[in-house]
Amino acid sequence: MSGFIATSEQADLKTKQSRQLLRQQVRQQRQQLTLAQQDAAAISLLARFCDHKKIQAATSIALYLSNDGEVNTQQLIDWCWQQGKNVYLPVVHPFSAGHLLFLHYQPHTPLVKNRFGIGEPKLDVRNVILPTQIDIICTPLVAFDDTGARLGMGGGFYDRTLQHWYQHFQANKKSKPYPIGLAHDCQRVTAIASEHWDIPLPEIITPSKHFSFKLKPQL
Ligand SMILES: Nc1nc2c(c(=O)[nH]1)N(C=O)[C@@H](CNc1ccc(C(=O)N[C@@H](CCC(=O)O)C(=O)O)cc1)CN2
Ligand SMILES: Nc1ncnc2c1ncn2[C@@H]1O[C@H](COP(=O)(O)OP(=O)(O)OP(=O)(O)O)[C@@H](O)[C@H]1O
Repeated sequence: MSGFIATSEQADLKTKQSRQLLRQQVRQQRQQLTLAQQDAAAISLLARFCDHKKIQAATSIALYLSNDGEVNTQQLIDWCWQQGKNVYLPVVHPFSAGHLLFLHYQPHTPLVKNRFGIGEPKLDVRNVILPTQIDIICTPLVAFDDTGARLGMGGGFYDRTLQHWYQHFQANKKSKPYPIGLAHDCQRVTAIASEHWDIPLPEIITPSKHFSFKLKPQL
């Protein structure tokens, strides 16, 4: 019995370590992209984003303000505003650890930096929306693989946000918000050691490709 516990604990530790190493490596790669590479990536991503049928049909879309070498989302936000769509940004919850709030983001919305140094709308309860009222949530990510597995910054924020969607999806029911990952091509890896709480993504857009994944039901 104790042997089994030791083995499973070792496996858990191995998974944790391999995720942490992958996180470090991919973050470093995207941070090292040149300004010219970043600009080209943002332009190509915009073209794919505007061309996406679900995004065209959406009236409310959550994006995020880019950080840490992530592909720049500002042009996507500007395009959504031009199209008359409602844009929402994540705000780190002030007291519910690991949770996000989503706030309406307009050109005049005051921004502040959160504890990670990422810009977010100043908390104002009048601007809060429930995730289930958002058509599409574009998620940041650190790494993804060819099964749609997503590795984030390590806070579990989006895994918690997308739990509701995934439960409905697994029961063959459509629900909101529909997640679409955004990433640089260099963030694609061979495989991610998944944890049981990880929510896979049905689609990921990179500057050079639109990935659609066949997610396996896990129930
Ligand atoms: N642009 C953007 N916004 C986002 C996310 C994201 O991945 N990208 N998030 C996605 O979830 C949430 C924030 N999650 C984050 C989690 C960890 C770190 C981070 O830098 N961690 C440091 C440790 C810092 C600390 O603990 O104080 C590190 O790993 O070096 C940043 C953001 C919400 N907003
Ligand atoms: N649905 C959940 N319920 C409770 N805890 C969760 C849930 N999802 C993730 N966690 C916890 O959050 C922590 C971080 O998870 P993980 O390393 O997978 O984050 P991530 O996917 O990299 O980050 P993010 O989703 O914020 O980009 C883990 O310790 C995990 O226990």
